[in-house]
Amino acid sequence: MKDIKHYINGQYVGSASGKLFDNVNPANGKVISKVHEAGREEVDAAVQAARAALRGPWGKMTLEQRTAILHKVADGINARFDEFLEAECLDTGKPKSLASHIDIPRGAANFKVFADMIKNVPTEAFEMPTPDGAGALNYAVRRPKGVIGVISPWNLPLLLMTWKVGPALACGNTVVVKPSEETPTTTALLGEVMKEAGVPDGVYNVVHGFGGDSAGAYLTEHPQVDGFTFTGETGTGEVIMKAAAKGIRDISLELGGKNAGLVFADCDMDKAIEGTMRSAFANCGQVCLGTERVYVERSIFDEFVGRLKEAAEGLKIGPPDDAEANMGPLVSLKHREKVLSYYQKAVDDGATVVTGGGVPDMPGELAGGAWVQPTIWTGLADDSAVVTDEIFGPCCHIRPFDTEEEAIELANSLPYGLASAIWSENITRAHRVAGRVEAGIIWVNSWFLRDLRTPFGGSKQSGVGREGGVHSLEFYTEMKNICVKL
Ligand SMILES: NC(=O)C1=CN([C@@H]2O[C@H](COP(=O)(O)OP(=O)(O)OC[C@H]3O[C@@H](n4cnc5c(N)ncnc54)[C@H](O)[C@@H]3O)[C@@H](O)[C@H]2O)C=CC1
Ligand SMILES: O=C(O)/C=C/C=C(\O)C(=O)O
Repeated sequence: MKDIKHYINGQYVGSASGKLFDNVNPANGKVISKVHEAGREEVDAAVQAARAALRGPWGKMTLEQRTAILHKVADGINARFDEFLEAECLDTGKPKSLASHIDIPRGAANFKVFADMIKNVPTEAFEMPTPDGAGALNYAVRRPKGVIGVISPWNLPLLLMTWKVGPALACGNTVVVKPSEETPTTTALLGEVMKEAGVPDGVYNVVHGFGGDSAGAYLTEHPQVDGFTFTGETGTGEVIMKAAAKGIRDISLELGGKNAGLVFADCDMDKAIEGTMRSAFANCGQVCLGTERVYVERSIFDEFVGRLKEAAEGLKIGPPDDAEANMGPLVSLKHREKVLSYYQKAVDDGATVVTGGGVPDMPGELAGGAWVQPTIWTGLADDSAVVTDEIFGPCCHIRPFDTEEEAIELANSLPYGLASAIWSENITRAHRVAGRVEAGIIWVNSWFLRDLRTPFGGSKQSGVGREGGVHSLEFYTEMKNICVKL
């Protein structure tokens, strides 16, 4: 069986401890590979390699040379597209139809976009008067922040890891990545592409392992890492924030959400159903931007619930290679336990189960997978944990509202503020509501329409900072002002 090693200083290396853990295919529960678990020794070696690489050829390259290499990395991913696709789908169980349109192309695009951006975004310059009349000139330059610790999740493994590594490298940093223990393969494979593209040794390092008391914690506790970027649960974000406080290291956190969809009576119903379907069920509901709370204006409530039920029941659940399948399993049996506990809680709290609520019958070896039914509820109280907690499964609760004010209040009622989708053909209303919903990302009559130049991140407990476009450049560089007396 294949074993997945760390990638440190341009070499694949195993753990000194010899400790390995299983990488499991969530579609059938079978072990796909064995993964080396990093101890402090491997994490330290990766950080030292990354520090040394800052002073090596990488640190001396011109911007042109560095960005040309990152274009080669993107081309390298595309050249091995099928290999990345196969690996990502084995690790996550997601449909190939989904990963081939989103995960792998975005994995490549994240390098190209930020390589181009760093070349084209200007910095400030200010002329100022001085008492002697000669004046002074201020100009700002960007410098790499240093060694960046990247801690990435399992729901969009390649996409979210490269969303951080792409701009970090474009800005001249070096990285140590700790991918999720659930989905290590594409992050490991990227090491080969980095090598082939000419990325110098030590610039891209990968250590595998778990979070607390394992590779994740060893990385965030390491004093020679200059900043951390993380996507995952809000509770984990708090732990990372505390670790980063020692030594005053910078953080960028993209955390949990419990996103609201607001559907007004003046919406285009077809668009609202299609968009809400994707936002609730795409990637088996494992998207931080997904909609788990849907608020629908009372006059169209019954029609909306009926149509969403019909659409959800039309989803085809199946393994990655099933070309007809548009919903895969959850990432693991452990995660399924969490999701099913909310399915049970909904019933206990008196929900009407509009559709789903359980585990589908899967044939043959698929019976060992982490499958769940797409699920819709109505009738829960606003304070039910099903309505307030991030479930991260293919499910949503739908509740009626009577006024625009009430819809906004409901949307803003939780401590999260990541994303929201507003469905209305009244453009004045859409702008008005978008301005008042407390979330970092608002879609109007769409969902997950992504322009990588835009600010991306959450307000309230959904995150700290923004990435995307110039905001990524802000995080991954130190801005230095140079004041020249003339
Ligand atoms: N994209 C997102 O917003 C994601 C949200 N989640 C949410 O989090 C819930 C739990 O899933 P988990 O995989 O447990 O998420 P998590 O937040 O614990 O894991 C994400 C990453 O953080 C690492 N990590 C965990 N604890 C750490 C620590 N103390 N120090 C450093 N690194 C640490 C993990 O190894 C993984 O690489 C999900 O049910 C979902 O609600 C999970 C993954 C992605
Ligand atoms: O498009 C992106 O950059 C990110 C999409 C999804 C997430 O961030 C997530 O699910 O965590």
